[in-house]
Amino acid sequence: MEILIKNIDVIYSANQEMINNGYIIIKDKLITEVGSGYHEDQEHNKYDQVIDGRGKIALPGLVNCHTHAGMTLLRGYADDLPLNKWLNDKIWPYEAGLNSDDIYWGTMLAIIEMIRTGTTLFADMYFSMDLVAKAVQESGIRAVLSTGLIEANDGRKGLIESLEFSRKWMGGADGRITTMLGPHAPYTCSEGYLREIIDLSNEHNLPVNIHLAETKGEYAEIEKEYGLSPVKYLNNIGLFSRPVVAAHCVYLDDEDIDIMASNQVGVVYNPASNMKLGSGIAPICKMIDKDIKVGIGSDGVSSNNNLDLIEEARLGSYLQKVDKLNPTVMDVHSLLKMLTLSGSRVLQLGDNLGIIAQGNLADIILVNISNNSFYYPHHNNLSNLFYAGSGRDVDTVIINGKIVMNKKNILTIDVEKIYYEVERIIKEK
Ligand SMILES: CSC[C@H]1O[C@@H](n2cnc3c(O)ncnc32)[C@H](O)[C@@H]1O
Ligand SMILES: [Zn+2]
Repeated sequence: MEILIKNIDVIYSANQEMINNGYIIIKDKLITEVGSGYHEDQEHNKYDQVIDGRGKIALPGLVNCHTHAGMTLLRGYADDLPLNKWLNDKIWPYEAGLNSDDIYWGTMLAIIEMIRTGTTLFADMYFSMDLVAKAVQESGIRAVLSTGLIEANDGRKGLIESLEFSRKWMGGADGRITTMLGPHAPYTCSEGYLREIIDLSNEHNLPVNIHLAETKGEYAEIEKEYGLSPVKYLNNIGLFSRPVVAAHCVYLDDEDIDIMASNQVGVVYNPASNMKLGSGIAPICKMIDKDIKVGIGSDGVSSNNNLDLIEEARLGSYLQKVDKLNPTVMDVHSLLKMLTLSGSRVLQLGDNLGIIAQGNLADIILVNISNNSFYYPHHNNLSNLFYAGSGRDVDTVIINGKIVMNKKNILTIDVEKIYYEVERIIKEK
């Protein structure tokens, strides 16, 4: 399968290097050529597909480093509550009534929304992950999947099943799926349970995905129980000897940040969820200054309430600017990097994604900047995208070298069927 995208403006690197009116050639899963100007093969019939990029910009696909896709089923179900009350009184009781079929359809709904808004890779922690993997396989999206483990619910059996899942799906869906272990949080998994997970992570070479230092309440609980901050406690038990994806990281002192910087911890900034649940403001600028890898996540849609990463990045940028009383922090270049290359690095997928460059995996999105008021005038289309536009301006999505959305039509999913099934599930609850 060979695809040519011609007449396209390419924002191809994390430094926003730009090609005007260039071309991209994709062969099978890979980008084989990126260039400027006219390509001599442009008019030849050798391509299976030719996309005219006029009026569009090409960017690397966006990376959502932390979500719970199936939680689309809980959109609007529980709003305006703090994390503890939200989880204990509303979310966990509702989730207890969800079966794997429900999670499949909820995940499909999330995938529709992600593809529509330019996400090509997402990291998911939830239940019934075999069905989540099936949704990923069918839809053509890329994902890093982990079974969320809450010790009181899942116990030993959960550990074993989660390991089986991780081993079964590592490299699955034509290489689009990788896996991690997913202890939910330090307050839902005991020290002994976490130590078992660290051992499994070592033995089976699996990274760990965890919620960390999200609220003041969590900080106080862990400090009371272990006499340490959540980060120092996890460091003491050896978690950071493993590659870790840590979501939230709101409550960190300078020592915590130094510990994270000197280990392989990737941090996920979830600004909408942190604001909506009233959790706090993560010290993202300090972490970036210390060279910690930071990506962006939406968290589940019940605390967001959508999966649009462009909106997420805008919120995250404005939150840091007002927190620091400094408008220069988190500019559009750093937002692009966090949503692409840094996201890929946080998820342990390295530099083969996140840059439109020869030899990289072909995850590319095209955004409409023509006949779209948010992009006029064209002083700076990256600024227009992040500060004026939204993920809804995405027109075309290519993942692993396959066109998954063309002119806003998702080619891999029967969208109407998903809406129907989601409505049915909610009516039956
Ligand atoms: C065990 S699967 C994942 C589990 O996490 C819950 N969840 C969703 N958002 C958050 C959050 O911000 N902090 C902690 N836990 C969260 C989700 O509902 C699932 O039960
Ligand atoms: Zn979460």
